[in-house]
Amino acid sequence: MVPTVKDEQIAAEQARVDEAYARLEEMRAAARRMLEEGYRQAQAGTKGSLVDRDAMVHQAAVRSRALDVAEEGLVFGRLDLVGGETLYVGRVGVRTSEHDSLVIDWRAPAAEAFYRATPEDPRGVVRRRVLHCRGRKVVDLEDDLLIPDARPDLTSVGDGAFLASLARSREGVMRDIVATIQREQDEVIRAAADGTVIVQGGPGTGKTAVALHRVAYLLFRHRRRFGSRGVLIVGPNPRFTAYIERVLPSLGEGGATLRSLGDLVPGMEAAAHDTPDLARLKGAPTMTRLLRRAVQDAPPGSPDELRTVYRGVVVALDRDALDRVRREVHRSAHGAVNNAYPRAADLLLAALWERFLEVGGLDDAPTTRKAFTERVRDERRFVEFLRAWWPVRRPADVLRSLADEDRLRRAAGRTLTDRQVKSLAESWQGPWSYLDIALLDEAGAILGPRPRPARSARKRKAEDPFVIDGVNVFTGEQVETEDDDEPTLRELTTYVERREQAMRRDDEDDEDLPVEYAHIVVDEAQDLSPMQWRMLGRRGRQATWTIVADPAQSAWEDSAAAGKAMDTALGRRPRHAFELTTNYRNSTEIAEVAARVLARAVPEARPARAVRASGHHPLIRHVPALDGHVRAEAAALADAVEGTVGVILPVGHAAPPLPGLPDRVQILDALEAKGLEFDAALIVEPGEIADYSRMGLRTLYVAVSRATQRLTVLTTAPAWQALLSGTG
Ligand SMILES: Nc1ncnc2c1ncn2[C@@H]1O[C@H](COP(=O)(O)OP(=O)(O)OP(=O)(O)O)[C@@H](O)[C@H]1O
Repeated sequence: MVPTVKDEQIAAEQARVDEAYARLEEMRAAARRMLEEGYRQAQAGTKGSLVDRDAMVHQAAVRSRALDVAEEGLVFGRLDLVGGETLYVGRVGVRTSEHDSLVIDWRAPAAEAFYRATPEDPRGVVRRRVLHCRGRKVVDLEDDLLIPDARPDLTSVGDGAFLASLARSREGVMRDIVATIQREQDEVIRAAADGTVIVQGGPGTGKTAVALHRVAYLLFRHRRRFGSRGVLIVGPNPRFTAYIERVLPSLGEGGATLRSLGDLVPGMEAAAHDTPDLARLKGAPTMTRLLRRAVQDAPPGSPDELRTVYRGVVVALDRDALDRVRREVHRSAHGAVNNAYPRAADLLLAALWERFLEVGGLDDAPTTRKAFTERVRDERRFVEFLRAWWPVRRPADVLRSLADEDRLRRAAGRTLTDRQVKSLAESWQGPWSYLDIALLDEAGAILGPRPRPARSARKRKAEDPFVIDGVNVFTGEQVETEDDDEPTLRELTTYVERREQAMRRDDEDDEDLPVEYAHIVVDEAQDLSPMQWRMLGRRGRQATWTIVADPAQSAWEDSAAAGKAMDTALGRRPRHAFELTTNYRNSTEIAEVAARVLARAVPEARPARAVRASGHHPLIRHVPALDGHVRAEAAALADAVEGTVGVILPVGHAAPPLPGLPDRVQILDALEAKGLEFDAALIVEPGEIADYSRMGLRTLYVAVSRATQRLTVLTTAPAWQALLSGTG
């Protein structure tokens, strides 16, 4: 067969790609040698060079990791410029041994034109070429001529591979999009790092993908500021975080912290969803006051009389007197309740002294306040009273205490009806819900850190990561270490390892205080309650933010309260708003059905523009009863697509048995489907999804916009069939 122009072009690109891989191998070998050398020096244990060596090992480790991920799709783009220059764009920067550039990192300034150039604004780019590789082999090319006549020597090949890449089947985890980032998306990814970026857009416009690529960009361009635990990414639930967890590592960035709203607070995990009524209550900003009052109430089991005998005189404080003291301690204890026991002791002693004077103690035997205080303070009876009356409390103790209706009523004042008190109290007897996590965090902020014995200065010094074998490698100072510390210190050979160890120790120490981040990404932000915004705000007091939201998919109805809480969390930094307008997920046929739901849910909203027709029309079926239809339709979809199938049920709907279907068929409810994507989706009973809450229509909009290729809807209500198929 005679080679086509495209074959020739592919062969030419292959030569260049081979060269890049060969060089990548050399760079990897060098990084490996550096790591080995660092470890060798560690074994030799020459103290003077420890810091150099540590820096070397750290750099080599980071480099090595970045080079490893570049194995897949190392080079994916080429730019031919007006002046005759050629640039290759890839996952990492690759230079020749003479330091000439072979491939530039996609995040480098010079790569921007790859994503931004258009025929209207070509930025000196004559031809943009996307290289499709399988492993190390170039299999296809796709060209865009931006200035058609500028370079007659350049040929142009390709036939819409970009759209083809959108139609490929999904394996259940999100992938990176470095090779095909679009201009409007690139503007978000490379937006200034100084302030807050707010990205809006319909389902499938790449909001999540863009936010993750922005993190990779920020880490690349501002590593000192955002590196080492500086970035937090928050998604709605663990299913979602599992879905996106591979994207950043595949971009060579493993350093960001990924959490869901259900597991953001260490030691707590959400295991339940609240009903819409409960969610409305638990998410509202009034919960802040309620929790403050709950903390200020006497803890369960707290004694209501303090009695002591001094010089034969009985001195006692009754319930009212004790409550007055408690209120007084709380007046200054906000945010440090758990550490306010010394103040509680002082005020109790002062109240006892006054009582002593009142009951005529002075007439009996002259005494001074100082002597009185010193005696009573050290009495076992007093110490035990204090421990029970002002105990150290954990956030969970506070919330569990509100499972008692009387306590809850006292804390709520007039803000809750009797029915609301009953249902809240009942819910706090059970497992924690997603919204409870934010309440636990709020309670934690009111309680403040728990008191802990101060570590000795000697021990602190020994835990310094720069202390090794009892010597501070910076100052040369000898530091005595305690025996039991030595083995761990000896085992740690690099700065990185010792730093990590020290950080773990800090984490354990400060588990009552939220970790703060330099940048926070909030995905599906339209669903956050005010209390959840407060929880995030505590983690980003100095942070810049990337907020990703689609109001039309919101499950949180009080958007005004949420907006206010968001404003407080984000602070006064400058904001940059972006809108993404192209739907890369849904086929045009599926997007049409989604648009019908959107027209109902949010009549004023405009749907994003879908770009890919599949030729497959959604199947909207009315059946008299669901019976075996769910299994049959799920099986048909599994036959029709290679990848994932989502069976999306109304919340609380019993999961039908789906015997004999492959693992790639997953069952989930409409709220869990948020942010996810499937090759095919089967929506069961759209009417029930829509009726679930006041925001039910928006949840249905989420459900019908999950599929890339095929959509089937099963309903027992003829009206819903008519509505979704556009005949009603
Ligand atoms: N430029 C692109 N090139 C290739 N694929 C893309 C591009 N942009 C987005 N996609 C793909 O489109 C799909 C939808 O992206 P993503 O999940 O980020 O959208 P979203 O706006 O967050 O959607 P939702 O609002 O439903 O959560 C993903 O599979 C993503 O990889």
